[in-house]
Amino acid sequence: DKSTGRPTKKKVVAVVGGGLVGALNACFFAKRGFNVEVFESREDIRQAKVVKGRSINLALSHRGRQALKHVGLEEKIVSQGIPMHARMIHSPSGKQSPIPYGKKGQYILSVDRANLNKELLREAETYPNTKLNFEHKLHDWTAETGLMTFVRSDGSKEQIKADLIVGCDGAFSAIRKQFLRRSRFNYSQTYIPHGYMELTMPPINGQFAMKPNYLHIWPRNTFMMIALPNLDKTFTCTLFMPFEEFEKITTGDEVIEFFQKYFPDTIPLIGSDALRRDYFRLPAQAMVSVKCSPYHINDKCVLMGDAAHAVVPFYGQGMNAGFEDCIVFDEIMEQFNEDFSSVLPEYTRVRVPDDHAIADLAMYNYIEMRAHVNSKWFLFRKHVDNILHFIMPRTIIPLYTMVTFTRTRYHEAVERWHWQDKLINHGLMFSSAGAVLVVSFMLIKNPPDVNKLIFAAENLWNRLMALKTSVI
Ligand SMILES: Cc1cc2nc3c(=O)[nH]c(=O)nc-3n(C[C@H](O)[C@H](O)[C@H](O)COP(=O)(O)OP(=O)(O)OC[C@H]3O[C@@H](n4cnc5c(N)ncnc54)[C@H](O)[C@@H]3O)c2cc1C
Ligand SMILES: COc1ccc2c(c1)CN(c1nc(C(=O)N(C)c3cc(Cl)c(F)cc3C(=O)O)c(Cl)s1)C2
Repeated sequence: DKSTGRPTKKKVVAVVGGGLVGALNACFFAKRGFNVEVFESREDIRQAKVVKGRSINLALSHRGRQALKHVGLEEKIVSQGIPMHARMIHSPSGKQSPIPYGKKGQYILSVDRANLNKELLREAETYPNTKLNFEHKLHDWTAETGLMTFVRSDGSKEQIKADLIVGCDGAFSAIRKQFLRRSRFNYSQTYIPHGYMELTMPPINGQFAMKPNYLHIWPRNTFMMIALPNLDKTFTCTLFMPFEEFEKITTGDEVIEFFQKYFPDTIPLIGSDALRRDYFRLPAQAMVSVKCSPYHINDKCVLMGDAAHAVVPFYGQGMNAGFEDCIVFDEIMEQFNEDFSSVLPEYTRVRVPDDHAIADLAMYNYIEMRAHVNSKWFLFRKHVDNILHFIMPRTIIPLYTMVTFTRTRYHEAVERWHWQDKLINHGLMFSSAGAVLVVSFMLIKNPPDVNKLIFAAENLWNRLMALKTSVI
């Protein structure tokens, strides 16, 4: 410091939550030389016995990869992931139709959640200025002093003070509880009526049961199933369905009957005995969407990841958005020379609009998919996206491309999408008006069989209307 000329003792940053975002954040702060203390309520998952076949996987895309790249983990995580170059749409008749995500290099990765968490914790621990404290559950804390009380697995309490508290304790954050008591803190949460259940699709004769480098989707309006590949050649299938539908299925026969009706091609692949058993292993899980602001309190505390913005998974962006939180915060730390009193308000100002935008997008896509996305519609929409993008690559960029393959700010991607939507609608109007003029001119010239023409015009009109509402 100025007076003694000695280097100031680096500040203590407490990261509450050692999940995906907390563990990554520990690396970002440790890299800057802070003394980092991570407090995680669960036991050290690196020592926990691996529960076979219970691997939940996630789609890692550009935003998340950029964050991992910043801490030197991108190659390692990518090498342990499985590339998915396209979606594979399964129709009720079992027909499979691939739709590429984009050009050659544009793919997303299926990564195992537990393995990713372990790699991030291991990396955090390589920094000498980082300490991981497991089985420490945050019980209470005060913003004024930055004093936190943790309860340990033996019931004892431990009080810790930190210069900065980073709340990465997930959708049901204990850190956020203190925010809720303060005036001018905005908060909303929405549980959607759908739940999700994970089922495992085993390998057949040691090989993947389906093509591995695809995100498999069975879009059935109200119901949907998706499947992501795992390194052990299994697929983790996630069934999305309203809770009331889950509750209607109470016997093994009813499970088979349901799958026979909606996902017949998966019965021989998952196995009917496994279906009968695994369907009742765990109840369907709930999905909540949380939005709040501001993300900070003074220069003392900041929320990141699901603690700040839990999103429904219908864009595969929750973790990617949380990882991007870490990059954005770090960029602002650089910009304001690590002065927390400037960094924290700026982080709220910059990041809230984007995290709210992805929360809204994911919810919008959920409602879209539930309302009218079956396999035909999904195929049609994505093909329209890709055709328009092919015709006007710099003008029409599909929304999912901006979200998944660029770091375009989420709120700017939404604005651009609305602009494109208007452009296409106007384009459609003009082209259909033009078509009507040409056709009527031809009619006057040589009137053909009117009935045939009316049928053709009606068909054209219906397709145009579908096109109009299609580019999402
Ligand atoms: C079905 C489903 C599918 C998904 N698919 C994708 C996908 O494909 N791609 C994607 O990017 N995202 C996906 N997500 C979202 C992703 O799982 C989350 O966004 C991500 O896990 C958020 O990470 P986090 O570290 O913020 O929170 P969490 O992963 O929830 O970690 C929070 C951590 O804090 C700990 N903790 C909680 N309370 C306390 C406390 N009081 N004291 C101490 N520690 C505490 C918890 O034990 C946990 O380790 C999906 C989510 C679901 C539900
Ligand atoms: C582990 O559990 C889960 C649960 C849901 C998801 C993921 C993993 C991964 N997800 C991805 N979604 C997109 C996307 O942008 N959109 C619009 C899509 C949205 C839905 Cl719902 C869908 F089924 C396909 C696409 C698609 O385009 O392929 C990606 Cl790109 S990856 C959703």
